[in-house]
Amino acid sequence: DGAILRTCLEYLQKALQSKDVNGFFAFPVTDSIAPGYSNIIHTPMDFSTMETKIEKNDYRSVMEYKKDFLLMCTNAMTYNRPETVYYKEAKRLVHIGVKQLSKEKLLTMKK
Ligand SMILES: NC(=O)c1ccc2nc(N)sc2c1
Repeated sequence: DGAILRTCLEYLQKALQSKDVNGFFAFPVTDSIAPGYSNIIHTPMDFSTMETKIEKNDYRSVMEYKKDFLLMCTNAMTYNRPETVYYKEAKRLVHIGVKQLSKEKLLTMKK
């Protein structure tokens, strides 16, 4: 009934979003704060969208959730220049996320 997966994803989302201390990834990026964003990024993703997908049971696995998480981070590393805080935080989130969502780590959690 998806309740177990949903609980897992809510736990992972909380752990990952807590690392986004500046809230750069909390909500969809608008063209007003990021000029030309929608011309450069064609598949936007952010934590609030992921939260909605969790609640709607849109994710069928943790790996599907991880895909959206990495999309969110890579979007930021595509649009923003490497010297920006946005790029730097995205890069940091990728490392945290990959570790947090690694198969090994998830297996240890399952036991
Ligand atoms: N997630 C992002 O790529 C992002 C977030 C916030 C933000 N604010 C700006 N002035 S550019 C920008 C980019």
